[in-house]
Amino acid sequence: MPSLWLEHSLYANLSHEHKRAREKREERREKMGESYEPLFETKKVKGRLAYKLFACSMLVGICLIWLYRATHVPGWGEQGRWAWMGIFAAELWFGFYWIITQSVRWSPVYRHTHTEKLSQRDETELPNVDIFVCTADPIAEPPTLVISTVLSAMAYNYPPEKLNVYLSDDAGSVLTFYALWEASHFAKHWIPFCKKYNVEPRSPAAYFSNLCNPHDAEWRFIKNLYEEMADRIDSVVMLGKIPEELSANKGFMEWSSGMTSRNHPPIVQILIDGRDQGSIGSDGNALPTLVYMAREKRPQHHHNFKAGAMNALIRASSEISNSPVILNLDCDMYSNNSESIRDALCFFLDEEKGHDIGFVQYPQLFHNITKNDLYDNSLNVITKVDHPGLDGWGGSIYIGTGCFHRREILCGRKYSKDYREDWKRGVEGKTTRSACVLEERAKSLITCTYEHNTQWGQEIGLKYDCAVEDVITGLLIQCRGWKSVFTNPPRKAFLGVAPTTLAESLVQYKRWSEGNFQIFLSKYCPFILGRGKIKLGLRMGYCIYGLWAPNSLPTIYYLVIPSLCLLKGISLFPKITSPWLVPFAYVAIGKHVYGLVESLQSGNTLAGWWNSQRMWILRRTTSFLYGIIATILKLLGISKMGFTITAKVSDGDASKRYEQEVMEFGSSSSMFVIIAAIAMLNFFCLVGGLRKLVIDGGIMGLEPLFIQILLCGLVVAIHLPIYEALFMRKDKGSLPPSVAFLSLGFAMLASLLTIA
Ligand SMILES: O=c1ccn([C@@H]2O[C@H](COP(=O)(O)OP(=O)(O)O[C@H]3O[C@H](CO)[C@@H](O)[C@H](O)[C@H]3O)[C@@H](O)[C@H]2O)c(=O)[nH]1
Ligand SMILES: [Mn+2]
Repeated sequence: MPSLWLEHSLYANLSHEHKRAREKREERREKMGESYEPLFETKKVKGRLAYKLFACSMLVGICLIWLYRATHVPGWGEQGRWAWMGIFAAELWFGFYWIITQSVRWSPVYRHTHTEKLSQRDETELPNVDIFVCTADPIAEPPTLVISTVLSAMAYNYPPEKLNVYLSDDAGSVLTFYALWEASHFAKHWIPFCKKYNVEPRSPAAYFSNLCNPHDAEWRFIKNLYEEMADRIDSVVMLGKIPEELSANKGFMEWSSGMTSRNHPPIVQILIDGRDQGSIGSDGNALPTLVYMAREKRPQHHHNFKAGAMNALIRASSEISNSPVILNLDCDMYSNNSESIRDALCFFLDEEKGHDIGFVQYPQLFHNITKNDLYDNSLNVITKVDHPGLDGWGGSIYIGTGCFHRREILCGRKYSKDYREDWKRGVEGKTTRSACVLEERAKSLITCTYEHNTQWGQEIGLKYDCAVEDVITGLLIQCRGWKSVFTNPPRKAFLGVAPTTLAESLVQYKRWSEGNFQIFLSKYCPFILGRGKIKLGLRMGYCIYGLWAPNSLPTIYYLVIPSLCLLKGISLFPKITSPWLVPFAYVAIGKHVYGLVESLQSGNTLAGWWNSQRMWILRRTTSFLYGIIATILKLLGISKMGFTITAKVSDGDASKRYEQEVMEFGSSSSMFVIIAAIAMLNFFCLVGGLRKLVIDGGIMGLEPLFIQILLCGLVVAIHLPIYEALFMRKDKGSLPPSVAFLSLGFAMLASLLTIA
């Protein structure tokens, strides 16, 4: 093949040239005493002094509120003494929590990379990279979605011989394997196509859904190939079995009857062996290695969910490619920017500041967020405020996807000043073992019993027994002395699927709040574990999430008690004419106006901000409450940890409502009963309060209750979509009569007991 030879020698020439250029650069640098060229920059956010002054004034306001509460307690025998104590406790908590949240607003930083400087370097110096994609359920996570993520990862603008992509399938499903097998063929056309035309994004599903105008013949050819493949995969998934003629093929033979997702032997299949001269793309260039892995599952062995899958991947890959850099992706998080690997390497490869960076975290962003983000799933504020804030304290948290790790740190290595990574590990001298031998050896590392009596899941790999295995693992890495950075380049690096129903979103937040609260209560509590190891600001930053769950109790109190007191005529706030109102007004307005500005700056719309306020109430009253209960039950040993996978598909009608931003209920979950009961209760109290207004005559008669009427009115306003779903909507996504009945019952009971 002359063209291949030509290209090869061209490449050799080029790399030779690169090497010479670098040598020259170094010579010049030495001669002129030039300093090194940084690969990344860190910029502090401006205007912090103004913010700090504002925060101090808020703190004064909070202290004044506390002072008011402490000095105005109703005496023994007076009405409302207990309600007062409770609201004092809630306000103490909110004030304390507000202080915790200041950590991320104190000294945020932004990172900027110089990929152009990295590309001036010799390509052969770039390290090998392993990419791990995790999937667990071919129904909740459709195989076509999974392989689009895999294909986007294979098509990175990075030397293919240095790239290895692994798919871990926790369902051990032949359907997913079939999809990957199809993808391994399609990759031969897709990767050359992407590189030739500089395609973005490189997930075929995303790319072809974005463009509808007709293109040239090659474009149509690839699009057809893709669509035919996707159709084949979808119909195989629908049928639930692969075509008969394939079952004798290598790979497919691993599956036998009687195998289930919870009961099967280990499977490792190298679908593309990058070392193989024969596995090349349609343009004659090499392809990245592609591996399918399903760790052994047996009913009697606990599998530790995603953390277990990741640890199996670490070991299996160590046998096959053992790259020093690992990128970890959830199956829905496709690469939206083909430069991300080079971008992340700018941090690790920086000669002066890179040696202590353990991992590089990109934000978790989504491609299916609607305009006003009804469920507040975009994580915009977390991306724009929290992460840069944590980064400013030397440690972005690890959020499970879109994260580049050094392999060594995942294997428990402690930071030491003298340690230098061998980035060229495995670049030359790849293993000479055959693919079959590698597969067998890798299988032996992912059996159920392999980890018995080892430190895996404790000191080595991702940590087990935590619903947020990512956060706790990142914390442990930082406590071993490593720093981490957060980066969010203008072209988004990864895009995934956000939950599209209220229930999904609430369940996801339940898992998150539960996991983070569990960390807070355990010996891994950032304040205990992190003492002397990570900065105070970072320890506080972790607690923002660690204390999500306990926020539920004071919030529920605040939503219920002042309203009931309104009904009974007990005042819990200062009169509007009292000077004590000033701190309340200042803190409430200051917090929300600042929150609004932050939200708008982070990319939300005004309606999006309003929706996010509602979602914080709904989460606190349900997800976080369930999070507390689950954590306590686990502490008592009554229940075990679970992991409810977030669905990445939704059915036709429901997805239409999602597009139209109509809240989706549809089931009679107990979470919905709580939400509806709080909404109804406040409605009754507001009506009762307003009735008093009419009967008692005029605003003045109600002056002591004014704040409570306002609060109750706001609660009703934010719950408007709930009343709609209870009484007005007739579609399938509305609240079922059983929920309406129960919530009305609870709300009425509470109101009657109060009046009585
Ligand atoms: O037993 C399991 C369960 C899940 N997963 C995978 O884990 C990923 C995340 O699961 P998902 O249901 O999408 O959860 P999210 O709430 O969206 O995930 C966030 O939060 C999790 C911790 O709660 C982290 O593990 C994730 O990386 C992070 O994106 C998916 O790719 C799953 O396939 C497995 O591999 N094995
Ligand atoms: Mn997810």
